[in-house]
Amino acid sequence: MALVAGRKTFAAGKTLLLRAGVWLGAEAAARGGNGARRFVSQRVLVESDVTAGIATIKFKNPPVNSLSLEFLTEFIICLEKLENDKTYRGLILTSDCPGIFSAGLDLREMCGKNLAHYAEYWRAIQETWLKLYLSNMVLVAAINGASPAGGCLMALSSDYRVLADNPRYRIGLNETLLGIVAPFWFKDVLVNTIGHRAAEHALQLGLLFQPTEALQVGMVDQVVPEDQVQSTALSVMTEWLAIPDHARQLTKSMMRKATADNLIKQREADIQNFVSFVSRDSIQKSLQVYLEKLKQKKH
Ligand SMILES: CCCCC/C=C\C/C=C\C/C=C/C(=O)SCCNC(=O)CCNC(=O)[C@H](O)C(C)(C)COP(=O)(O)OP(=O)(O)OC[C@H]1O[C@@H](n2cnc3c(N)ncnc32)[C@H](O)[C@@H]1OP(=O)(O)O
Repeated sequence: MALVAGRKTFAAGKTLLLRAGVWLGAEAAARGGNGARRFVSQRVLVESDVTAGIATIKFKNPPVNSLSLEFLTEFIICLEKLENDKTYRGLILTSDCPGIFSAGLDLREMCGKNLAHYAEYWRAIQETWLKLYLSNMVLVAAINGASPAGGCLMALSSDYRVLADNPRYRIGLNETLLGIVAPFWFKDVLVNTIGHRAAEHALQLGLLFQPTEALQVGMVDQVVPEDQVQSTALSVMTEWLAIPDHARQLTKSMMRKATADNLIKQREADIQNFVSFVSRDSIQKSLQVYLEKLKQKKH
């Protein structure tokens, strides 16, 4: 299996170092006779059905699929590979960690680090979102676990969301509960999905919705028994793939471009905002207290 280390070029001419060993070459991955392929990387599993043109990305960053810089680096590379390979028209996002879709941003990347690290981290978060939100592929989120904050954003950036019917799997932008503020583009995506009034309510209170509430407010499109999440995602995907690509892609772009452009035109300012916000003593303290509470929950 090939081991590749290199540099990943991000927008605005910036680079993010691809840490040695994070990407184990897809080219060397198993290729079945039935059109199934499996890419192997450490934190992101990619399974694909070449005949159907559908790939599935499974987040595999235990214990909670937090969006660490290493995870994001691998994820962006996988997305790019799939996006550039015209075999794939549809992508299902799901989790390999039982009970957790994604715990959102990795709080350890936002605590006790230097300013350059915060900037690098935020650029990777922006890049991930832009790639997801503007993907030419049909994206279906098969949400098989809890999905707070950044995890919710990943789901909201898909074209369709199927959530497992388990009251423990709550989804929403809960940033205010951590004493932080959802960035404007998180807010924009939420407004686009559930409307202004519901988004204002949810954002101010940091609401995490149980499946039936999430369905009611329009945050997800379907709630199904846990063992039917993947099969439902697949049948939704088949429906969406029946639409001619060019027409669907242009329509998607027409609906999403303004929201994405809003970030693209002020990426650097957004990074500076994040860096100065997160490095404040008061914010560092809030994040540390929150992390400590998470740790103590077990004892
Ligand atoms: C005005 C200018 C504004 C500019 C913008 C500025 C700032 C905003 C920036 C960003 C927006 C932020 C977005 C985010 O995504 S913040 C992250 C929010 N996430 C959460 O609140 C989730 C927290 N986690 C949980 O609720 C639970 O862990 C869970 C996901 C429901 C799972 O519960 P479970 O009981 O299964 O696991 P544990 O709680 O025991 O956790 C296991 C282990 O993981 C650690 N952990 C959990 N979540 C995170 C995380 N997000 N980052 C890092 N680590 C996490 C937890 O501490 C445990 O660790 P341990 O060492 O004790 O094993």
